[in-house]
Amino acid sequence: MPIVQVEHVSKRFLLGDQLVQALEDVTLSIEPGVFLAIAGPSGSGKSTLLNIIGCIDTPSAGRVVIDGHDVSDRTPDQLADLRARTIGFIFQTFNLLPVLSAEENVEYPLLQMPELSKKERAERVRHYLGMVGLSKYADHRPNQLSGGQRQRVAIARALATHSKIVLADEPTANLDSKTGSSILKLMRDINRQSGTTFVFSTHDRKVMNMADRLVRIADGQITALGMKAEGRWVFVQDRRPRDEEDPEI
Ligand SMILES: Nc1ncnc2c1ncn2[C@@H]1O[C@H](COP(=O)(O)OP(=O)(O)OP(=O)(O)O)[C@@H](O)[C@H]1O
Repeated sequence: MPIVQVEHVSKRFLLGDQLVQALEDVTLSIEPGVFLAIAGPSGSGKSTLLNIIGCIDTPSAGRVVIDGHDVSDRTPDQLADLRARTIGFIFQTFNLLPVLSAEENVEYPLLQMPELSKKERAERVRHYLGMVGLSKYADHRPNQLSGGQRQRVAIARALATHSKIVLADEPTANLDSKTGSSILKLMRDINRQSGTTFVFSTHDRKVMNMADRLVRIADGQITALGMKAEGRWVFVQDRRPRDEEDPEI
């Protein structure tokens, strides 16, 4: 069963008296355990799609099923609960709380889980900070960490709740290309080891090439779905213009 099903989803925003069609009839199934990139130019609808999958925003039309739950008819409280237990978020601006240390940032979402004891929380924090290679930096606050280290804290925070899906909106956009590649590699290693589903947006070709599934989006519509087989991309539903540069990705 897919972990995410997006069925005929459209999203319209009213901007002043102008209607903006951010997504138009998007249908997509995401299988558990994939490492999937959503790629497209600025304004194509990547963030809107991630926000809808992450139940941060709701579609104007269509249906979204997350981990078997149809989220269309959920109350805001029910959505918040589903989000907290199923989905981890990573943002391009890291979104760490500046007054908290690295370990306190990772612990923060766990405070919403009353079933966890203080000891269990501490064990999880230690485990995930270790996984991202930051055990020695547990006491550092975000302004005492580099951009790459901050993003590692954000990855640990997204995983600590035992999320089934991690959604990352342009996770490498504020990092230099070497640090960005190492963050992507870390995410991919965790994906391989733990089977956590990763869905991330990017417009960087190097980053999209690290994925094993690719959703191409333009003007709010899916133009191609790619799957990597033996190191090469195989595309279905390919409606990209023939003259698009570098058509193999
Ligand atoms: N809250 C909003 N109100 C009005 N219009 C919006 C809103 N959010 C997004 N849009 C519009 O919807 C379209 C898609 O935006 P979206 O942020 O999803 O694109 P994107 O592919 O993530 O772009 P970028 O790569 O620049 O972040 C754009 O035209 C944008 O201006």
